[in-house]
Amino acid sequence: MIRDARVLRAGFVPREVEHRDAEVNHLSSVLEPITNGEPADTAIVTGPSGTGKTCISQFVTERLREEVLDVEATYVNCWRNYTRYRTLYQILDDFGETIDIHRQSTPHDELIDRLQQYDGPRTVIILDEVDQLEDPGVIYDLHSLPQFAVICIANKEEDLFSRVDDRLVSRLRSSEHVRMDKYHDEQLHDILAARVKGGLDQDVITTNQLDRIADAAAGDARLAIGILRTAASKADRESRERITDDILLNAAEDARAQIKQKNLDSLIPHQRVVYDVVREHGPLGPSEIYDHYKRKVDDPRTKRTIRTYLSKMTQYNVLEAEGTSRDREYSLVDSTAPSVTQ
Ligand SMILES: Nc1ncnc2c1ncn2[C@@H]1O[C@H](COP(=O)(O)OP(=O)(O)OP(=O)(O)O)[C@@H](O)[C@H]1O
Repeated sequence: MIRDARVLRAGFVPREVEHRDAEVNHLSSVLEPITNGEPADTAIVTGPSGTGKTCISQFVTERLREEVLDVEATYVNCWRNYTRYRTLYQILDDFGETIDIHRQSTPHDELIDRLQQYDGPRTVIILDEVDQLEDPGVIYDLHSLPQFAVICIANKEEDLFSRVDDRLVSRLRSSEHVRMDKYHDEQLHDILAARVKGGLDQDVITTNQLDRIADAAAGDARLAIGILRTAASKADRESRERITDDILLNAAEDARAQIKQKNLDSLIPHQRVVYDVVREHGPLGPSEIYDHYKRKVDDPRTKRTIRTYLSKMTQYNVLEAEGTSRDREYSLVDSTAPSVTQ
């Protein structure tokens, strides 16, 4: 059943990407100057979850590294490394420049100095989930260092811009912006078909079944691949020769639950408090959520930050938002979302 399990993993970067030629070309052209040893513009890549932001950014930087000897790439997930310090540390660590840095006592300026003095190859720095940074000033730090090209990945431009100061907003507004929309069903079908070809035995799934997975995934390639993975591994465990419709029926729900659990596990402590407030008292509007949240923590973040957390958690299907932007209420997601139809 499964020939190459890597191909079905969420973080897999394929040798060819489907239906993103314009975005690949756009991003490549933004980074192009770095191949001639010149500074490149910062690129901002935005779009809903599962639209290929990370995959396309990694694909483009990999291709660049194949073409040019003196270019490297480094990747930081800013959700996991959500402080300015952690992000800078992570980059330096990838460069092998952290041996004598003491996380507790080395000042932040020292990390910037190190990056400034870094004389390795020109490097593309991918800052994924950049809207999760507590202090987005790190974008400014990197923006001003010409030996690095920066790709900032976020779900929504507004969430990123609402939290940075005017100086950075004006810089970022003049940056190149690559937008990714949700995939159409036919596009998801092609993404799935490529994974099937690379990872599964022949004839284990029909074209019609792939169409139904694409339909249930509603434009989200992460979910589509997750459903395929869940179904294939169940069929494999049960030693079936094919993925049956019965297996597919539960696969969407299982894949969604797995992704949701992973997103829940990724919440940083303050987001977790916000989530718990909604779990205990929801549905609630942002102001009520903020009041509850403030009572629960010693060092509350600003109301604006909490709004971006709510937006993020909604994008990642941990919370559900209903109502207009003026009158919005948040609750936990309803787990009875669409499944793969028979
Ligand atoms: N155009 C594409 N061609 C092939 N595979 C793709 C394409 N777009 C996305 N994928 C695959 O779909 C999955 C999700 O993509 P990716 O992680 O890049 O989405 P994202 O927009 O960064 O999502 P999130 O905001 O949730 O991090 C990955 O396994 C990726 O390899």
